[in-house]
Amino acid sequence: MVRPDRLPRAVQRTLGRQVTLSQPSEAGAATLSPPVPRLSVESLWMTFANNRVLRDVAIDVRPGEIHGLIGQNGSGKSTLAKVLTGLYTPDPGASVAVDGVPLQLPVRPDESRARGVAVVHQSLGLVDSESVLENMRVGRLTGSRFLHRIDWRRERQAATDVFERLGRSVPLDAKVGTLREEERATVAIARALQDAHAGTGLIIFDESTRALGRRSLEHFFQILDEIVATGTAVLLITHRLEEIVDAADRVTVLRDGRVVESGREVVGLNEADLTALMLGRNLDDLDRRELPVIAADAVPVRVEGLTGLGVTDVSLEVAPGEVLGLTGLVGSGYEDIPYLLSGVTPATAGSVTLPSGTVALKGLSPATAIEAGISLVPEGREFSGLAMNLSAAENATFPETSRSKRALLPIRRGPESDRVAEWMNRLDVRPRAPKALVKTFSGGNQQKILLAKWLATAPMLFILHEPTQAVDVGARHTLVAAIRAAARDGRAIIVAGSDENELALLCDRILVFGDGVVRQELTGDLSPDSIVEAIYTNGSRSRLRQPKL
Ligand SMILES: Nc1ncnc2c1ncn2[C@@H]1O[C@H](COP(=O)(O)OP(=O)(O)OP(=O)(O)O)[C@@H](O)[C@H]1O
Repeated sequence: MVRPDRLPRAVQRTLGRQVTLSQPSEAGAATLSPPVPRLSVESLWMTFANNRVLRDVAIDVRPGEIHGLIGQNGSGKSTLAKVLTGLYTPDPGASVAVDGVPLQLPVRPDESRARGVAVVHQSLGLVDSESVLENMRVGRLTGSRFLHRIDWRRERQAATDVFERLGRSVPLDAKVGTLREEERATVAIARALQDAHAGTGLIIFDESTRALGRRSLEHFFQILDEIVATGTAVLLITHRLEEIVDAADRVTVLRDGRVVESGREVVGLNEADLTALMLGRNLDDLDRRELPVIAADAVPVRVEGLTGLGVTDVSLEVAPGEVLGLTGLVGSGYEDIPYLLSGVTPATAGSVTLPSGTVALKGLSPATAIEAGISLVPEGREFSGLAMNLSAAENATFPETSRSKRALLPIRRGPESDRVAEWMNRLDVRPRAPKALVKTFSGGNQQKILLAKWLATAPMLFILHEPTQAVDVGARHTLVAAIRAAARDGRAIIVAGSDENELALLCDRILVFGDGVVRQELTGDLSPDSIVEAIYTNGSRSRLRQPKL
């Protein structure tokens, strides 16, 4: 029998409504039977062809809690979310119940939604060619009773209300494909919020926070707090372990498809503890960022007078061997620079000078940029970085085989696949299956393939946008080491990012943007706190969720 004051804070919050009080005991204290879980999964196995991905998984998520689900890339987290929403059919014998009511398996998406299960999948599940409003309201449109027409005024209001609750404004008529990654994430999160049933069911967030900047993240957790206060539960899948430590009540850990830690109370755990639970070992400290190795006679890559969407007259230098960070608030311009420098977004003025010569940025095409030695690893791998229906090998060698001069030569498959195998090894891509289609790899492993694809081009100027988004803590080590090794090999590297932890690990120097221009240069001690402070001018990182007792 559990005493009420010993219950986790999430259950305490929902006492009275969720917990059945039985007859007073002799001591006069109320006794409790545990609340019916919002979600209860048992004996869940999942096999793709011969690949067993989930093994006897069980999880229960209690009313009013934020339940973290963590595990290395490929450990099965997204697969579990997809089984729960009917995208995948589990092996026979599993049971899934929401609020005590068993769901038929495979789960029918409409039934799961009717039972109050809302989800934001890792790929966000948005239709790029449709507007924000259509994406928000698809499948939820209501007709006017008399005219049998969709009442768009009401639909707009419903969508606006949810964005207001999120503290964000996203243009309702914009095509989703034109939005930045943070706005796309906001649309997907808003859509799930409008589906949630206050006081019942649960919302699953699968890596939904990966594109959110710090302020949006803090706001996101305030909203989660409001949601769980009603008794609705949240299953939070994330690689940002800070989110688990700060905000989750309990955590379940998957390793190679098995639950190795089930519903562990988070109080008292730190990020190192969670890392050890995930990996089954402690992670060696990432070597303190060594000083950049810049040859005395190294000629820096020089960008001059760059002007275009989001930035005005920006000049900067980055030396071979150096990693330069670019950051700022969303919309400050730093996130436009990768695309302007690589010809993806047209610049109106400016030039970049590389050892091979000066290239005008106005009219630069992506092919000319690659030819000149400029490579870009874009954000949002599903949309701009990888061809999901090609194999890992085809993706990884595409930039090489598509270079105009080489395109005239026959493609030599032997050396090509050796090089791919080598890169997959170096970046620890799992499974080591060059011929498998990219869409069958887990999110973090797709990120590694994307990096391998561009590292293989040995660029002079290597530009990365949010390179470690959605990778696990171990993979982040691998990617950071690979990027720093590319710098040691003499590449000039620019990393545009909003994650202060990533920037602190990777960069030798950081430029902070505001209103399309460089506002501040950070050198020396690049701690995450100093970076956040510079971005928000005297801002600081507050806890994502205040502990409640
Ligand atoms: N459609 C599919 N066909 C074949 N294998 C798949 C498919 N979807 C996932 N897998 C495999 O299932 C395993 C688990 O993948 P899953 O996406 O669930 O991992 P994850 O824990 O969410 O990883 P990440 O943190 O990288 O997103 C991986 O080995 C992946 O390659």
